[in-house]
Amino acid sequence: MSSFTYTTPPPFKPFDLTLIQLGGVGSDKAANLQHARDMILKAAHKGGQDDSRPKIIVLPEIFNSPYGHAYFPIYAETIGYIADKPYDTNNSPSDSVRMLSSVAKEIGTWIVGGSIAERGDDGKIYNTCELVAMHRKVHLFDIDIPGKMTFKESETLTGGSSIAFFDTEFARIGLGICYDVRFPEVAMINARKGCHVLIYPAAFNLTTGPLHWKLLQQARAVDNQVFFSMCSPARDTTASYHAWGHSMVVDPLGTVLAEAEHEESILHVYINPKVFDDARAGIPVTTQRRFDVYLDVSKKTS
Ligand SMILES: NC(=O)CC(=O)C(=O)O
Repeated sequence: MSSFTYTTPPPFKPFDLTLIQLGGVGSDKAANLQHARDMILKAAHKGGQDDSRPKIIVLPEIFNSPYGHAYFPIYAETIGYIADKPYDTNNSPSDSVRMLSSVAKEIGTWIVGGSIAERGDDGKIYNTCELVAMHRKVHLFDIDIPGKMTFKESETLTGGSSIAFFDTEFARIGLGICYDVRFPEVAMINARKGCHVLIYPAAFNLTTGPLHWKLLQQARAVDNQVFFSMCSPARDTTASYHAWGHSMVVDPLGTVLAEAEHEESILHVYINPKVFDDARAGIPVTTQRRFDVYLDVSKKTS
């Protein structure tokens, strides 16, 4: 038997979650980072409920470069994170991490730094969400829908092998990246570990976006009774990969609280823990699981 124990999550308090559906990403990485920084500052000063500051700002998947095999090896950065070791984001070798770290301090806000191509200590390239916690995309986007969408991330990227969450003063936040949403175990593991909100930087496309973008977020929100959110890049029809956009936040009952269109935009969403508590009290599936019949997937990971 596993000796796994869950740590106690922080109390869930109301907060403002902000998604930046970032546009204008081109080949100049320094310009991309400057634009992301400007948008973070804009988002921080616009305010959410009662004109308060956002508590968490989220960027999209691969926010510092175009999305595609031609770009991952060229734009990949070493982050300098080693599991279970203190992580000095100020002195990270990564330009993207240093930018995110300095702007987070400047505005006093948590940032889920979308994802970037990361060159690991092993020389492999990962699709990594970083700042206080680091999540390497576990499930690589390898699909083939003839004539519509063929992509094989595994040509240049390696899948991660752990699932991350982090604690703030107002909630426990679980991470995943894009294609990870299609694997219910990732969300379920974090939800079973006490996450209140699951955030996935993501970049669906014009084939899979209309099919599954909303459905999958509602499914993961309802089957785990958590808030669920995916943050996409804005659509750029001159790029080789056309992102779906439609960044979204769904509540634990499956209600879409906010949805962007496909152009660059900022969404401010009030996260109300009462909806979470009421959903779990009214439909108490979180206490009705039958681990005598099937396994608790959260006990399979450290
Ligand atoms: N881009 C992805 O990782 C995933 C995606 O587009 C999909 O699952 O559809």
